[in-house]
Formats: sequence, structure tokens, C-alpha cells
Amino acid sequence: MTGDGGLTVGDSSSTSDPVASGAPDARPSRLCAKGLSVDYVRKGKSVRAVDNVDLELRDGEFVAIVGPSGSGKSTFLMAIDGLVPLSGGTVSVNGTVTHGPAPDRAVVFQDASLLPWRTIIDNVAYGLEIAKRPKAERYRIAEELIALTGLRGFEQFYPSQLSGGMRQRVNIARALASNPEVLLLDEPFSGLDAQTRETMQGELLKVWDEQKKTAVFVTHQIDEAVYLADRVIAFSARPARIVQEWRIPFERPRPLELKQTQKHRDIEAEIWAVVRHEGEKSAKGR
Ligand SMILES: Nc1ncnc2c1ncn2[C@@H]1O[C@H](COP(=O)(O)OP(=O)(O)OP(=O)(O)O)[C@@H](O)[C@H]1O
Repeated sequence: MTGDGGLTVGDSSSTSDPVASGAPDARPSRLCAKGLSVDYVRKGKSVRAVDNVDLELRDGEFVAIVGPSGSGKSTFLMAIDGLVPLSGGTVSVNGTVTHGPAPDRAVVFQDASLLPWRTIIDNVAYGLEIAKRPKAERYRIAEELIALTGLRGFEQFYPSQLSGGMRQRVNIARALASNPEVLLLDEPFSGLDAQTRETMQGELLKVWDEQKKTAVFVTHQIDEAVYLADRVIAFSARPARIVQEWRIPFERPRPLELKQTQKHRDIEAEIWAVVRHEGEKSAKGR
């Protein structure tokens, strides 16, 4: 069940992607986690949340991470961002080992953490203001991202005047404003209703097709992972280790109707079986 390299869905597919056909990936390495481990201290005892995870993303790759609840997915993402200290291993961006958060990585969280007293455009431009970029430049960039994320006309609104889906658009625009090398998304659509969530998945792919950011996306939703990602990685029950990996063979751009196809459903079912098995192991261990 838990092969080292894991099953690779689509290896034999007709996709022209050189990665999927097994040829070496010539794209430069953007993000590299090596031997990444994280321990938390709980009631005076050390608890391992992430155990010795190796993961490399090439330029412009979109990787989704799935796994049972409490397996360590968010911890892994936070460790990449530098928000939680590593107990072991390294995180490198463009070959340079990172030490804590930096503008080369940006996170989009589940709850849109917008500043309520700032307008939408000022929220999007906030990071650029902190970075002391000239005013004209920050508004030019913010305007571009507002257009890209479908927020035109809402520049002068406040976060409380927007729906949850629109607030997440602002969050994504804000994360992209500093032009990070790597975009980290931690269940960004989990607070949205099913229909809005689906719309946002399509919108995210449009933005991603435009910008081709290297991205790590954590989610509970297998269908979301398969629809969005080039690769889906399943984490074990805590402590998180990589149990299996799937290469997703669908061409881009991907219409939302893709999710209704048998092949999409088959891949979902395969991944779901692995995640469920891991979840059961974790439930038995409690
Ligand atoms: N600050 C913390 N202190 C102690 N333990 C923590 C802390 N944050 C997370 N944990 C524990 O680490 C483990 C991994 O948590 P994490 O939130 O990373 O999992 P997850 O896979 O993202 O979960 P979910 O899918 O439910 O969001 C869990 O057992 C959690 O209780």
C-alpha cells in the first residue's frame, strides 16, 4: 500500500509533459525541503508532528498535500514558511537555505486575515508598503492583481463588505503582491460553501495559469487536490511522512467540467483509499 516512490498515476498517459513521461525535469529547483522534522512540546513532552520529509518542487510546479486530520499538513506548510521552528532538516528556496519567514514565500490561510480598517486595494498593497516600495508602484501592482483576481470595482470596499469568496480573492492577491518565489496555501477554500469553493478553484487556476507560481496547497478535499495540482502527495497519520505520490496527467488549462470525468473520479478514489487507510491507522492508534 505504501510504496516508497508511490504509485504514479498517468505515467503511461499520453500527456506531453516531460515530467509525466519520466524524462528528467529540466526546470530549476524552486523549493526544497530536506529531512524536514518538527516537534511540538505538549505538557512537557516532545511530540513529533512532521518526520523527515523530503520534498522538492520545480519552477512553476503545483503540489497538493492531503492526509488525515491532524497528520501534520499545516505544520509542514508553516515550517516551510518559517513560522514554526524545525527540529531537523532544511528548507531551501532557489538553492539557498532559509532561516525564518521572508518575502520569497507567501502564505494564504483558511481565514482571510485582512486588515478590516483598510480598503481592498490598501490590503492588497499592504506588504509592498511594509517593503517601502514607492506609492505609484504599489498601486500599479495592486491594480493588476485586483484585475487578475476578479475584484475590479471593489477597490474602495472594506473587507466586511465582501463575501467570504471575495475576501479569499483579496487574500490571494495580497500574497501575490510581493511576487514570492513560492506560494503556500493552507486550506484556503475550506470556509466557503461548496459552490463558491468550486468557483474559487477555477479562479485560482486561472490566476495560476497566468503567473505559474510554484505552489504548495494543503487540503482535505481530494477532488480539489486532483483538479488543481501537478502532483498530489499523501501524508501519513501523525507524524507526517510521505506515503504516496501521484502525478496528475491532465493538460492545462483545466475546465471545471474535468472534475466530472471518470478519469478524475478514478484518481480521486485511488488517493482517497490511501488517505482513508492512514486515517484508520491514526484512529486505531488513539
Ligand atoms: N502549536 C502546537 N502545539 C502543540 N501541538 C500542535 C500545535 N500545532 C499543531 N499541533 C499538533 O500537531 C499535529 C499536526 O497538526 P496540524 O495542524 O499540522 O495537522 P493537519 O494535518 O494540518 O490537521 P488538519 O487537517 O486537521 O488541519 C496535531 O496532532 C496537532 O494537534
